Amino acid sequence: MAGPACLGRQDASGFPGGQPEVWYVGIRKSRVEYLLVLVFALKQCGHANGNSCNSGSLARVGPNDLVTSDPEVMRRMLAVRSPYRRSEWYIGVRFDPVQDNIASIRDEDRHNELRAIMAAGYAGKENENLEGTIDKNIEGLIRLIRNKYKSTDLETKPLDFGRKVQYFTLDVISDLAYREPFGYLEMDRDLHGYIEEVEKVFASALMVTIYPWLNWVLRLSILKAALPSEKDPLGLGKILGITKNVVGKRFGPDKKVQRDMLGSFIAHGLNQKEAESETILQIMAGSDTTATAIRSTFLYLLMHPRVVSKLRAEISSTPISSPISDAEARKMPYLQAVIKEGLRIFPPVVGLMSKEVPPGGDVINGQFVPGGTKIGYGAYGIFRNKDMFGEDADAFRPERWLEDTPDKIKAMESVLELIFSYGKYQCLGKNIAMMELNKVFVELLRNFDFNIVNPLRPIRSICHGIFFQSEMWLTAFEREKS
Ligand code: HEM
Repeated sequence: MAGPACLGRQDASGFPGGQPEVWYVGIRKSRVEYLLVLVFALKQCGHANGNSCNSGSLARVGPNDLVTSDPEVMRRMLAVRSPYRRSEWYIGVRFDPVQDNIASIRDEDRHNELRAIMAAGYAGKENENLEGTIDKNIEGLIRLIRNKYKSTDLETKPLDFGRKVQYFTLDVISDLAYREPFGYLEMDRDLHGYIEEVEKVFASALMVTIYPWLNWVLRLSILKAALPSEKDPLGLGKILGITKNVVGKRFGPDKKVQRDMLGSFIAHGLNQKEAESETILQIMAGSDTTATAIRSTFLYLLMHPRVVSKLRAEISSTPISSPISDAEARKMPYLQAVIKEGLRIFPPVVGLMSKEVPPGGDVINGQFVPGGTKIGYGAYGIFRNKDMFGEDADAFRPERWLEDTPDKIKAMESVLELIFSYGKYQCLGKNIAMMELNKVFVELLRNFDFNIVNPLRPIRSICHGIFFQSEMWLTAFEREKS
């Protein structure tokens, strides 16, 4: 393994570049405790069928848990016809302990059906003006920075870029989902206390991914009061309430029919309860992930003025619209290289997402792995692999995507694909996320010059499998449009 898998939390305050402090199963461990956990894990390995715990790309991290840094093993597990299944890890991905969603469901047939039902909505085929919706919210982000946080030579007005970007992704996804943007950018605050609460919810969800039996504890009626409820005035419960209300209007005798993602899901057969669950999932899956990709890539950009200069040169030498169109962005090679490098160096989703070896077992790199073993995703090992990405794989260098032979670049791209998973589990929101990324850096950089307020601690970044990032304080200075 070329790097640590995110088993629990990492406090990446030393980000980027620093070695993250590792948390195990959601409980913070001191370095001594962590060593004990490692010794225990290694001891367990020694007991396993007398075999070593390390078989090339496989590392054993728990009695029944492996992690892989091998893209081929990942593809084999995720392929459309693969006999591997989602493991119990996915029970922790339920937002309601008794209701599955597409990202948590372990019944393969139903999962396939749900993908077929929702594919058109996610692809934007039945969504009026998908690109225009993203443009409108990009304009909202630029307007917020310009009207409220523009610094000058006489006065600086720092903005927490970490939060503003999340307001942007939350507004985009709610606007696409049911044509009612939450309005975070306009109000410029965590309107429902949602962002703060989701961070806590994910910390607990991570515990359930490791100890699935906790799901049964959460089902106990005595604990129900502690779970988010649509009657809550704030937090995730408030978003549940808003979503239930919107979904409710789409069912019943006076139902409202609309050409948005929710409309598409319903037209293809989701019932009311499923539509509620999938819409909440869509908001959670589509906001933090894309916000992390934007924040991390932008931070790497700001720390690499050489790259910003080259990107700006490409922006000013290319005839582009305002905001830039998705089609125009796709034709800008350096921009595309920056986006790929940003995703590679800081993968936005690093949870184990373990899959289960089929009952007969499997042979991986010559090693027999018994049926029922869980194999997780070792994101850092995959994307920082020096054989694949070069000796400087730990560095942010977009040129690596432009300078190699076409075959080598193709091979790197096929590894990078795993950022959005692959095959039967591939992210359904990939094209939406990529459209946001294609636009946002160009629009930020053509409008403003940014500075990092505290270069010694540029961001607060907490990992619960996905990242929660804030306190990315920047100053923004107006620049002449290119
Ligand atoms: C850079 C941004 C994003 C990244 C890196 C990302 C990554 C992923 C990954 C790795 C998975 C697979 C999980 C698994 O194997 O179980 C996934 C699934 C999913 N993502 Fe994304 N995602 C992003 C943005 C989005 C957006 C914007 C949306 C919604 C509009 C979205 C909706 C989904 C859904 C619905 C699934 C479940 C697919 C299934 O189970 O079949 N994602 N995503």
